[in-house]
Amino acid sequence: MQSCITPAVAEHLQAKGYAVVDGALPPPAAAALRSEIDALRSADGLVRPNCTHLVRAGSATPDLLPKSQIYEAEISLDPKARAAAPLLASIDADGSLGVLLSLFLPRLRLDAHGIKAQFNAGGGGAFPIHTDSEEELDGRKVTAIFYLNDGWTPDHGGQLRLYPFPEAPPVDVAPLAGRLVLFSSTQMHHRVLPSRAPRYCFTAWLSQSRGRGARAGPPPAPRLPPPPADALASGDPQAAAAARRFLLQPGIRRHVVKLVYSAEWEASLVESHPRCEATDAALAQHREGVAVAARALAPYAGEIDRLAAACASSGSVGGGGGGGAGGGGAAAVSWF
Ligand SMILES: O=C(O)CCC(=O)C(=O)O
Ligand SMILES: [Fe+2]
Repeated sequence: MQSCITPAVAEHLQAKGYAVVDGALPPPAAAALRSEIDALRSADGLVRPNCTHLVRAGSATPDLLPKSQIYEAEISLDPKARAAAPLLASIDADGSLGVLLSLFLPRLRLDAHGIKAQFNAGGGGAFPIHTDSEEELDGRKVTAIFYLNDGWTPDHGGQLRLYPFPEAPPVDVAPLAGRLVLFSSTQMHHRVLPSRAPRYCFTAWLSQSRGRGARAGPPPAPRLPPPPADALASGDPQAAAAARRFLLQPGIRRHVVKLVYSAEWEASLVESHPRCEATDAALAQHREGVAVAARALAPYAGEIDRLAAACASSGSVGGGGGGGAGGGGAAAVSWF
């Protein structure tokens, strides 16, 4: 499994924010892991519905909004699950994925991980657009998903859609057995398209537990100031370049992505959850977030439109792995 992390894979991950590796697991291992997830499902209490966390103003704890059809088992946190799933337990005991990535990408000091197994029952099970973490929220840096679906065909759906905005159009990745997808946990927005067939995978979130906080590591980069609106309005190319740098720094880019993909984001929330009061609250919160971002970023609307135009069409990863089509040619995103 570790042999799938080559310098080329690490380079793609660093440059594009994601990488796709086929044949990371041999077919018998993928089949055995599928059986282990079935064993977890038939055991009592090891598998739970996956929930979207909805943080509401004035409430200390997030509301949990269960996704339709999606079930998860904690592997790293649950000794009973490890006893029922020895192959997943052995993968959990093996830290080499993070060690190898850190070797090729020394900026990442991945020294911890958490593993979850996931079963999507089909019938339209989906994930809304999200990132897995945020800077300073927890130490998660790289998401590594291993797909286990033998005989997948496009009519099954359930592709992972990545949004490497604005460097490339959205990329759809088929959840083929043996395929590994790596991406930035904090910067890469993604969703799962509705799955019309049972879908199996497991995820390792690779984290950096040391060097966070004041004691070690460089301080976070200062926020770039926005360029003056009048320079931008006068068409000054330097102001336009400064605006792009401003828009693509991590804390701002997440609002830009929400604006650019606001309609698709809203549709993904509807597709992923049952129609209920909590889903309506999530939709209202999304619309409010879009409205606030639109007001705050109004002086840069033209620059955002130009970035979005470069990302208008969708790419896909078929059988061979590799990357999406390039687009944009804009200021680079710091994926890690
Ligand atoms: O199932 C997938 O392909 C992705 C799941 C996901 O985004 C998550 O667990 O955070
Ligand atoms: Fe995710």
